[in-house]
Amino acid sequence: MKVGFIGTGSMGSLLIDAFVNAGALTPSQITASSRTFAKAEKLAHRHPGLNLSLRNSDTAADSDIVFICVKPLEFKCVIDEIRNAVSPEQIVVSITSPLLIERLESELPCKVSKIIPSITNLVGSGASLCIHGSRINEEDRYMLENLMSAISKPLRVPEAFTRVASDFASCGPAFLSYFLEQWINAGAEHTGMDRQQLCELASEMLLGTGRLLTEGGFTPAELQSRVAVPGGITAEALSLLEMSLHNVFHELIRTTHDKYEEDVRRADALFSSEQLNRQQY
Ligand SMILES: NC(=O)C1=CN([C@@H]2O[C@H](COP(=O)(O)OP(=O)(O)OC[C@H]3O[C@@H](n4cnc5c(N)ncnc54)[C@H](O)[C@@H]3O)[C@@H](O)[C@H]2O)C=CC1
Ligand SMILES: O=C(O)[C@@H]1CCC=N1
Repeated sequence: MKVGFIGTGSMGSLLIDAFVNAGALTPSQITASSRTFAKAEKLAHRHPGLNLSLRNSDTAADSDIVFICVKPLEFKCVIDEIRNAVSPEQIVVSITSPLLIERLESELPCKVSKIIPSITNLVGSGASLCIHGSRINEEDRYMLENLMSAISKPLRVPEAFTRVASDFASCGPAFLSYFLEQWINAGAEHTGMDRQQLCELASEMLLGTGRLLTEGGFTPAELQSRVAVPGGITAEALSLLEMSLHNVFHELIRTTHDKYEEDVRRADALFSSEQLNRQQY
């Protein structure tokens, strides 16, 4: 199996590192191209044998599966470059959510999936969200999800829930890290305890909490009631959080969804305006 990566920024290179480090792909199975060629060269240096190509169309033509790892508004350029290089048996995977399956299938003659990774996949952890297009068959699904299972837990989600699922799976590490950073800073400022030590404590706590939720059979509500002794310190602090943060989470979901809708509209408009021009002339 040959796998291509178009765009080797943060996520493109993370996926290549993760697949190679997990032994799921050898460097010689991979071809990469990027607008900034130096980024792809760095990857080839890290993984000797990795193939580089100057043109996205060559990356696409040489691969059974092509991961497109660019930002939503950069997608149209890439699609234009690879449209004539892919054939019906190949699979193009978008790692960004605002490009809709319907749009991708109407622009490309090949099979199409969206697979939204997470920074947690770098350490073989966290989910990857799989939304398969109508041309993907059972064998393709197995191949894609088997590949993703080397670095993550692949979960199928309906396209309509991509955003909220991605809020947790992909944006979540940033949200939780923000919460921890603020908390660590406050702890250090109030008490004088070393930030580094607090960060170590917080990280171990987060890992343990994740394991209790995934392996220990706890729900978030059960964990709270088990830790918060009635009349104790945790209960007092949980009341404060309840009062201060209650609405924040509704606002958070609204914010990510509003931005998503805007990105869907802007990415789609790039294709639609050209379609309109083609029809007019
Ligand atoms: N950062 C994250 O944790 C996650 C990001 N994503 C998605 O991944 C996508 C990429 O995000 P990042 O890697 O963080 O962005 P990034 O900006 O680090 O990487 C994008 C790369 O694409 C390259 N590029 C742009 N246009 C190109 C073209 N025409 N041909 C070849 N290469 C081109 C750029 O040079 C850049 O290196 C985004 O759409 C984002 O939604 C998805 C899940 C998680
Ligand atoms: O911030 C972003 O747009 C991407 C989508 C999921 C995680 N990062």
